[in-house]
Amino acid sequence: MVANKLLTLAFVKTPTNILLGYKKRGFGMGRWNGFGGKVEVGETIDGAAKRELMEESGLVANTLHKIGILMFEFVGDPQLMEVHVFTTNEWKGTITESDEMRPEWFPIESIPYKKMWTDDQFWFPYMLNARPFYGYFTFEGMHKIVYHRLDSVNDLGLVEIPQQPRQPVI
Ligand SMILES: Nc1[nH]c(=O)nc2c1ncn2[C@H]1C[C@H](O)[C@@H](COP(=O)(O)OP(=O)(O)OP(=O)(O)O)O1
Repeated sequence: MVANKLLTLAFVKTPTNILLGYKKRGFGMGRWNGFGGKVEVGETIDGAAKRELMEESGLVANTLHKIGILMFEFVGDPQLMEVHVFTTNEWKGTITESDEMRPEWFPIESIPYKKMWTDDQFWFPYMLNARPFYGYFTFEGMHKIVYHRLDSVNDLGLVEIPQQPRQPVI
């Protein structure tokens, strides 16, 4: 059994707009997404979320609210991605493009779902409405979802996080 790959994903939003970043390189390149990355050894998940947000957008979150947990399985890969999703509506600093991300504000009515990860259109409504959620998505390749479940949860601390893919890896 392989340990999950632990990642963060943070969204800065106002009642009408959301800040997304265009991923210029690495995993998810060419897609709009929130800001995030790997949790480093010795870091808390919240600490990693704040650091990644700052590194990729230039913004410092006063507080981050955990709003969701997403699991991603890629058919044939024994390692699950465990992504902790946060939002903030209180931040300071100046939006700054980084090597990895080009930030841009989008009105909530025109989020560019066609240029984002395919799973986002499922769980964004929960995130945008501040409804805590847990999701599990199985991808075949980088676009096609072959299984998914998405639940509203009362307490994210009680979510049982799977440690291995649903599909046996042959
Ligand atoms: N299916 C998916 N839907 C989504 O919305 N975000 C996803 C996703 N799969 C991964 N992510 C997010 C989680 C995380 O914020 C980011 C990937 O992390 P990283 O930026 O660390 O990856 P990289 O391979 O670019 O790493 P570095 O080279 O270390 O920067 O993409």
